[in-house]
Amino acid sequence: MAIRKLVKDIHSVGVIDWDRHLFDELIPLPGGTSYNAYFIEGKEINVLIDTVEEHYGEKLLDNLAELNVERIDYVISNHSEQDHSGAIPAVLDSYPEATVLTTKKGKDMLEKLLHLDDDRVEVVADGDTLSLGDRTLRFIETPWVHWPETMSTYLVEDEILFSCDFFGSHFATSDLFVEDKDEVYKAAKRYYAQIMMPFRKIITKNLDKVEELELDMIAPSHGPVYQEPDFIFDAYRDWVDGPVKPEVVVPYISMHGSTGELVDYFVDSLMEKGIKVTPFNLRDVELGQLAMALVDAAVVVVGSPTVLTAAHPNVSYAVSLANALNPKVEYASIIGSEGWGGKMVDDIVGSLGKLDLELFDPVISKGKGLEDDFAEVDRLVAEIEKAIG
Ligand SMILES: Cc1cc2nc3c(=O)[nH]c(=O)nc-3n(C[C@H](O)[C@H](O)[C@H](O)COP(=O)(O)O)c2cc1C
Repeated sequence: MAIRKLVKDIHSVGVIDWDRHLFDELIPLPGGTSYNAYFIEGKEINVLIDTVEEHYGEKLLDNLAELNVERIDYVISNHSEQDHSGAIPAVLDSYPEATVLTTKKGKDMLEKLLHLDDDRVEVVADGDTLSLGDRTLRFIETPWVHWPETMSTYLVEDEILFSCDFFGSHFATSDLFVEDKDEVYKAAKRYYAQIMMPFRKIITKNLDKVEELELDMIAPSHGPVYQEPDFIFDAYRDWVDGPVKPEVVVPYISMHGSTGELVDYFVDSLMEKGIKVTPFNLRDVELGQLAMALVDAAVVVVGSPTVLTAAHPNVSYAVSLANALNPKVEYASIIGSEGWGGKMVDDIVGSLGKLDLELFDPVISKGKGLEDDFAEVDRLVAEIEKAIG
């Protein structure tokens, strides 16, 4: 059982998934995760805020039974994604009086994804309120964190924001509240990098909207609850809107060592200049680390040999991921090697098309790098130093 009390009559009743290490069959979760659901016992109305993955539905129902919950009037669905909505059908079966409240888009999505009956789902609009008798919930549309239908639910009297994925962290912990700030900061940054960063422009607007609220706590749907909302607000402001940092990220791979030699020289040269640089060998890197580094970096330099006229497949994958994640990065270049020719550079530049980048001339050797190639790396280092040093 993972029932934990936030404040009087409000309990966290979700499930901690200690063993989950991959999300969407794509995103590594080294610290596991949790699917947080919150039960509020009002004087007149009881609500459940979000649920859990479908296969954890029984655990959620057990938690509710353990709390002696006999009636749920409303299930509030802040986000239709299955890790939060998957157990809604099981809850509706067990609590036949319950109605789901969600946004207009949320209703449409829940009906499509979970085949919920139309008459079990009601729509709430931005600013609508629901009185629980002694407490009031206000629904706040916060779209695109990280799907189009998302909202947050604000408990007015207790000043708690139930933000679902917004401000979340994939972090399995028995701590209900943030205890180890460093750990949570890293987990929340990883979560932001992988899930939220593609939407950072609209996240700015959502931050403005929820920052106007009086807040005592933020209770997300993954990871621990924030008792110091400014801790995560400040982090989000920095990640979303803050200036890029003078850091260089170098995702690279090398089959026969030629690109590797140039990249090593490049990394050492930047270090000699006192510029922070992080190489990521794409042979076996955990891509979440790369995503996190891209949150702050001003420069990305991609290293690749030419393979079958294009970039190495691992590079193509990492570069298209970086492009989709939409980091703030401002400058880019390529270091690579080829045997006879191809379109590796065009391939990489094309894959970064979404980003608003200034490109420094690439450095491409024929086979193993020669003196001239290393001189070209010096030129690239000087350009980077001039831009960010
Ligand atoms: C499977 C394979 C495919 C390759 N295809 C190309 C190619 O299309 N065009 C080219 O110029 N070189 C091609 N090469 C040669 C490499 O790009 C070249 O050896 C380069 O120097 C390797 O860089 P590295 O030492 O960093 O792996 C290919 C090499 C391999 C192993």
